[in-house]
Amino acid sequence: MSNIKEHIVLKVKELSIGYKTKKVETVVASNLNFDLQQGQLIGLVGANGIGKSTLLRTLTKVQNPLNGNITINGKEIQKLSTIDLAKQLSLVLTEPLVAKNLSVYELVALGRQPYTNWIGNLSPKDQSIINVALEQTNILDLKDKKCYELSDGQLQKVMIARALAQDTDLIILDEPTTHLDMYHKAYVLKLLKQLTKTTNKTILFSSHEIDLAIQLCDTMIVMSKDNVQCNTPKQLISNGTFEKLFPQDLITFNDKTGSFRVSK
Ligand SMILES: Nc1ncnc2c1ncn2[C@@H]1O[C@H](COP(=O)(O)OP(=O)(O)OP(=O)(O)O)[C@@H](O)[C@H]1O
Repeated sequence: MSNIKEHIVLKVKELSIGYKTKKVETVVASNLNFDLQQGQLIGLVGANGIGKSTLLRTLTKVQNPLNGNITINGKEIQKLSTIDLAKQLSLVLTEPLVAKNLSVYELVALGRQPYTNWIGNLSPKDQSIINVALEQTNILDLKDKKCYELSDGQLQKVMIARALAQDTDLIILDEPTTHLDMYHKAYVLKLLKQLTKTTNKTILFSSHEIDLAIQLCDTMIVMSKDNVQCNTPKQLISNGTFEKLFPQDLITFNDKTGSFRVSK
């Protein structure tokens, strides 16, 4: 029996997500229930338009839930101020960076904002945390470069370093592998996996790289029209979850190799 006590970082209970105007409520997914454990890598997958970004936006309080409850380390996110939430979770988006004129070091330093004074002065502790984040993402050699000089793969590592510098238990990334080649997709996801082990942080990312996620994730959240399942990749494979993800006339899932193939 394991002596390691599991700690739930994120708890989602009876959650409904979607969009609400004065007249209409559009439910994207409902009845979501899952717990994310400390130190795990969790991949969120599902077809285009199924609701992955909507779910991540709701978990990060960018939009309100239609119903239900989200807690981080036992605290309801709806009750947390912006600054307190920024000490619990950091968010990495793939949208083009507005601050490309900053150096890599300056951009990673932005992760310390929830902790610095209003002028943004960095204490020796802040500087040490920034250096560790640069080391952990293997970008120390890039620290004086301007962000506009970087490739997409390098920039993704910088954004991950910024999230690490924010020093939160939970890091959430929306499609961190977009725009990356096969090597860099694998590199970034493997880096995230290593970081969960070396830092004990919980990292949740959405992706269309289902094959890679199956290989690397401790847990996966699979969104489909019928339901949302959260389990280990192994259990999801034996439940036949991936087979039902796409129309089988075009794509089939091989449960022996854990990968998809185009039907001939
Ligand atoms: N601002 C919005 N207002 C109303 N409906 C929206 C809005 N944004 C997205 N939707 C709808 O919500 C549903 C889920 O979209 P979402 O972007 O969350 O899916 P996704 O799984 O992230 O897709 P993709 O993999 O293509 O990025 C879609 O039907 C979409 O049209």
